[in-house]
Amino acid sequence: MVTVRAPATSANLGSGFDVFGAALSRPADVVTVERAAETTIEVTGVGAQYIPEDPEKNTVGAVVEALDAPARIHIDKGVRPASGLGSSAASAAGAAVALNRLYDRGLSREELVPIAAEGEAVVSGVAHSDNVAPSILGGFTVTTAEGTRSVDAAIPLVVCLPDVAVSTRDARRVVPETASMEELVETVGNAATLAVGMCRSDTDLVGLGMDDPVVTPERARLITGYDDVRERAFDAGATGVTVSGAGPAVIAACRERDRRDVAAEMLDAFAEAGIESRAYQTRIGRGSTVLDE
Ligand SMILES: Nc1ncnc2c1ncn2[C@@H]1O[C@H](COP(=O)(O)OP(=O)(O)O)[C@@H](O)[C@H]1O
Ligand SMILES: N[C@@H](CCOP(=O)(O)O)C(=O)O
Repeated sequence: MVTVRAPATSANLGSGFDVFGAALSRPADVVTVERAAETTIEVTGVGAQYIPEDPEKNTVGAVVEALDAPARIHIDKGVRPASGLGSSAASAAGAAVALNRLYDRGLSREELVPIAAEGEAVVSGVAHSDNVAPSILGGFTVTTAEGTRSVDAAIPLVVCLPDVAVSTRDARRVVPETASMEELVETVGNAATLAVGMCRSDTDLVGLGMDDPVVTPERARLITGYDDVRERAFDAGATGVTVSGAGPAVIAACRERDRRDVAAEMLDAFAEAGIESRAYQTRIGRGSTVLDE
């Protein structure tokens, strides 16, 4: 038996659509696997009632197939589904790390990234790796067709999750098909600024680089209260604010000393828009961790 804690993640970080990702120190899923002749999946925890246990429909089932590793699997969800916090990815990442260990497949963490991403194709139609990469490797990750690079970064974060669901599949439908040269230049500049900020653990640069003129404005329209939440977070000291993944969670980078105020303002702003929400005071954290074997 192997048990793995796989963290929530925030993909895109504004300027890095389908490329950037960051592991969050909390929340997390806990995935336990045991050898079995046939695969079964049991799901408990946050939002478990919305998650299919059929291996064909659960992200974990695709990982079992890819690793040829049938197992009895228990997923204890700490990451709410349809959150923008890589819920579907956390389970897939945890299963990939756990099954690799259980069956002694000997794959490196980098090699497990495309395998876990197969699970994302099951739910969103696209095997995007920007959530599974940080959930497996930890830190800030850059994923391209050539592979994944990661760096550790000490960046305090607030993630505010409103009590509404946005599926990644739906939120991908609003992504524009084209961008102008001006938008491209702005996006490259912001993405590069963010990457430099991560390498230096510089919260100001990371925040500055989170702006995105192409995808985020379209996604923000799907989140009631977004503009006020963003503005209030900045007023409380956030250095950057954007949609987390496909939403509805909103992520803010800030200094440690401002984190509590930023969280309080974001919660208040959602409440004023008539939406209950939950704020996680978190930071960029480690990847999947083996808890027990
Ligand atoms: N192990 C899993 N954990 C979470 N969601 C899952 C899992 N397997 C399948 N799903 C489905 O994936 C969808 C949520 O994924 P997605 O829309 O990408 O949201 P998120 O941003 O939270 O990952 C839901 O429809 C859920 O039922
Ligand atoms: N790059 C993807 C990321 C989706 O993240 P999720 O946490 O919302 O699943 C996208 O923006 O569609």
